[in-house]
Amino acid sequence: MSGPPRRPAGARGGQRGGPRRPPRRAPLDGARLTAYDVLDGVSAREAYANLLLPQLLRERQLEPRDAAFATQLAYGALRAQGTLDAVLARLVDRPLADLDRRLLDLLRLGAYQLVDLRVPAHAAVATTVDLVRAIVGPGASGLANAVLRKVAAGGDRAAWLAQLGADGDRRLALATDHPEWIVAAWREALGGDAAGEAELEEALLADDAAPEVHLVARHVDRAALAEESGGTPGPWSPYAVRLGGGDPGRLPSVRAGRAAVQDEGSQLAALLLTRAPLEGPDARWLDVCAGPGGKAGLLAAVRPAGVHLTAADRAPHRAELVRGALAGEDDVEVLVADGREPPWAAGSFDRVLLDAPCTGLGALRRRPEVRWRRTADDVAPLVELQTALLDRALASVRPGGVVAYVTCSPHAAETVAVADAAAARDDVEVLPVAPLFGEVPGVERGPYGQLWPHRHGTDAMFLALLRRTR
Ligand SMILES: C[S@@+](CC[C@H](N)C(=O)[O-])C[C@H]1O[C@@H](n2cnc3c(N)ncnc32)[C@H](O)[C@@H]1O
Repeated sequence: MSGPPRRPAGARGGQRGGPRRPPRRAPLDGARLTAYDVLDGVSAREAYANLLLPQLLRERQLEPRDAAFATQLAYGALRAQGTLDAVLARLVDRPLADLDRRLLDLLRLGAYQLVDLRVPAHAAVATTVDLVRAIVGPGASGLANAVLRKVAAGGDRAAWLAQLGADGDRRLALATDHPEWIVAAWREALGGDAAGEAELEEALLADDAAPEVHLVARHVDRAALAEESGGTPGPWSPYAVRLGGGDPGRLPSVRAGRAAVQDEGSQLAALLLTRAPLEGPDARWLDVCAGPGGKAGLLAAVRPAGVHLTAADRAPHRAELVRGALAGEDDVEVLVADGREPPWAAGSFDRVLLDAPCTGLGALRRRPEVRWRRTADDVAPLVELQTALLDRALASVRPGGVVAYVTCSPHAAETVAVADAAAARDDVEVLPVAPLFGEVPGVERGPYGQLWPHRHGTDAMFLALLRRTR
């Protein structure tokens, strides 16, 4: 995967001065090859594009312009996979699943340039066919050439959508690059009414925009962090700074651990726990699912003096990351523990954050491939896990204590339904979230809270607050 751009086999071979030296070929296009390697990592090894791409860009040291193009290509082609496959399926004479996986990824990459970027046909087709020849083999280049020429002849996205002739949710899914089950889930999460319907396309399209980088000022003054980073204070969290661009890893405050990269919605999720009204003692806090430690880091930084923070995660390597995030903090402990069978006694804590494992559908902006990797079948097993974790989290707080239940997803099954089921217990009451975030418009989702990329410029975090009454 690493190293300089490979060349087509024909460009490498040939003995010096030998009689059958093949013709010279131009080196492969570094940006396109890098984008392909990201698609290949995602489809062959379930890699995460947002981790693999920066690694490849670092290793290959592409010019900034090429790096930007590689990013646009990789993220765009991954996001648009559903639409691109619908186009390709029209033009390939066999099921796409029967194609060589590498060829399919390359066809997607070429089709994306034609349909969405309007790269001139000769450039998009020739560079893709070069890649097909080098990576899949010469035998596949004819098919790639023929198919991509037809993609180009079909016009841009609007023209292709018209030709695909979809309507209803299928049209919305193709136009916004989502699978239909997510379109339906967003509709439900937006209320399923006329107002929600009017907002639906905007909400879906917001998943396709590149997110800003958000910083959290943990142990540095926010104004100073904004000045250091050239960013602007975030509109909602008093600790947030939003950046237009640049590499936050280079900032002295980030390097020293005084600040970190954290979505502003995640900051609000951690702050929800701190803002919950509480009577009686307030000295023992727990973050049940803490890895890699983003919210635990903010909780540790903003807790009042005398509060002890316990942070747990089932996965040892995630707990290790939490240790890193909490380095230098006093009065914290990190445990490797399964929140369903915790080592701590019932009623040990005053406040508990349960940032539950979930589908992650609220962060589609950052993880373009997740919308195609996840399926509707993933939801039920997660709901079972979330329900068990919430049950134990409620047992872990003392009577009168509070549990903040949070997911990075707006899907109703893993948000409202899980919280409602817990709230139906006769020893649990729901505390309304919106009054605790009076400065954040449009956060109300019944008694719960919901952030959205299109409304708040954050990930789509769900926020619920439950109190144990006895
Ligand atoms: C959404 S992530 C938490 C993100 C974290 N709160 C942050 O802000 O950085 C969910 C975490 O739950 C952990 N997890 C999954 N099942 C668990 C369980 N049964 N008990 C404890 N942790 C669990 C996962 O390892 C993962 O690190």
